[in-house]
Amino acid sequence: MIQVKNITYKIGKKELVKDLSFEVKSGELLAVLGANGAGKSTLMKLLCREISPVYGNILLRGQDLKQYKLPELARQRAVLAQQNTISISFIVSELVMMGRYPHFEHQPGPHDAEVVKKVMEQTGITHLSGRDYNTLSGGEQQRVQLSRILAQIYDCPDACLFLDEPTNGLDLLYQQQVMELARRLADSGYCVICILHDINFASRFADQILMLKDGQKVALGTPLEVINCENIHETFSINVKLMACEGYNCPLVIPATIQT
Ligand SMILES: Nc1ncnc2c1ncn2[C@@H]1O[C@H](COP(=O)(O)OP(=O)(O)OP(=O)(O)O)[C@@H](O)[C@H]1O
Repeated sequence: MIQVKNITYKIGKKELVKDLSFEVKSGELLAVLGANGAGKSTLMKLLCREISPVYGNILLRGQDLKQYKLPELARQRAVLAQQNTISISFIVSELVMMGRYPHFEHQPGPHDAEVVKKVMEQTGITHLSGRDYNTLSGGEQQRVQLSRILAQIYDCPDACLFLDEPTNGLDLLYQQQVMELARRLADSGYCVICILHDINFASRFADQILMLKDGQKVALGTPLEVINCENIHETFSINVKLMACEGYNCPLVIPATIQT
């Protein structure tokens, strides 16, 4: 579905992403892990064509991302950005309807209204439908934005979903719900790429994990292949302990005390 081939992105002489290659198929969830400043959001911007690689290329369904017309791209991939501040006032249902903009010319039709209703049910925000977005809590706003992007790709069952820290600002219940939703979307055929800070969420929900440091790949593979003390130390500069837990395939990761 999406193939990343030897991409490098530079600003001046600084390489933010260096010679990175990976592939995510339809039905898979790739989690991207890395310390602050590792290049995760830069990678996300490259994947959604907000910026272009200096070297290498990105193929979506076998076609170079650069060749897509924007409306076509908007119907095949959706992006949940890290910052979702909106300066003007919007009613929640209007904001979710924005996800449908690539699908109608002037006025939304009954199908668009139905999609908006369905995705708001899926993300548990139906009760917020008539509220002003700017009066919502950070976690509520995050779920509204998630609904908007689900509405965008609702009709394309194998679309790509790029999620930049989707659990940011959510309480434990909603973090779990968002990750379960991301997993279900992958299981139903979407190609999901998700930046996460929580290693345990990554190992529990992802098919593959990409670990980044200074824009370069530290490890890429299944959670069982890459979640180990060495890779985590290399990626996050912290010692951890791994603990087996009943019902989990992968060991839980527990940070060791940092001596000061
Ligand atoms: N426009 C820019 N000009 C210069 N440096 C930049 C620019 N954008 C990003 N960087 C730098 O590139 C590096 C990677 O940034 P990026 O936002 O991709 O990291 P990240 O892994 O998403 O970090 P975080 O976990 O903190 O969100 C950082 O050192 C950042 O300061």
